[in-house]
Amino acid sequence: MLGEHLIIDVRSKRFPARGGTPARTVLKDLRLELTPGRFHAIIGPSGCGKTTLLNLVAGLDRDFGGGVTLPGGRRAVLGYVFQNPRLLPWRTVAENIELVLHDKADARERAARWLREVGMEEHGAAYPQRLSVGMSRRVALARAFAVEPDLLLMDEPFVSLDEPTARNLRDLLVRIRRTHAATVLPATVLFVTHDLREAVTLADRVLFLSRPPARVLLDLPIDLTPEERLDERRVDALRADLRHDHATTLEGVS
Ligand SMILES: Nc1ncnc2c1ncn2[C@@H]1O[C@H](COP(=O)(O)OP(=O)(O)OP(=O)(O)O)[C@@H](O)[C@H]1O
Repeated sequence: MLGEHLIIDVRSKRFPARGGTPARTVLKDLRLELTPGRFHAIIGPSGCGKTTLLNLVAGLDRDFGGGVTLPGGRRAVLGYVFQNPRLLPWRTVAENIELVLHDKADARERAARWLREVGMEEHGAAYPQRLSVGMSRRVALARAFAVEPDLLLMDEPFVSLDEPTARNLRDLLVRIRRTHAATVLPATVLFVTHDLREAVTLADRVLFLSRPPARVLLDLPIDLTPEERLDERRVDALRADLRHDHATTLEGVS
């Protein structure tokens, strides 16, 4: 883990007019300092600019006013889990992971280890089209962890799954964090969701964004143990408390 904070300072992110769509400012005066090694959830209404923000942090979009300071600067290793698992269909599951690893000497062993961690050890030789949607998301998680990122960006990785599958994956993520707290998961995580239950289950800090132009409305610590995060009733009780205490801020959030 690299010790410095990740600082996001977006003075303004504006998309120019295109076709019949007028220009619009999506993010404005959005400043965030992420705590090293902690799990941050970004939550906000649909279309408020969450994916746009991740793209700025990832360096995929540099056309904005302001700056992003990554922990460790250019040396920072980034992991990215997208809504779509983006597995190469002509490569096996194991090869999809090995491909992103720079140290080829231990790539095979590391891919196998992470497939085991996500319960996919028997599917390394399979091709992605043979996998269910939930299995593909497990592979995408294994691939992101296998690179041992300093900063892990996750953009609604469990969206549009049925609730039992989404729950299994959330629990898997909580368990991986617990098991690897001292090794791969001191990574700083920035996880986008529109689901408060998901945010409460996973995050140490939940940041609520406003409607566009988005800024941070609320920054709440979530102080739960891994065991409490795996307890659905405990999570639902905290979620209900937050909805009650911050009803106006949470309008438009599921
Ligand atoms: N390349 C682009 N050009 C113009 N407008 C864009 C572009 N990308 C995103 N937008 C607009 O910016 C706004 C924010 O989009 P973004 O995808 O970041 O929101 P979001 O919060 O991630 O949405 P959702 O919750 O639906 O996934 C939307 O109104 C979207 O239409």
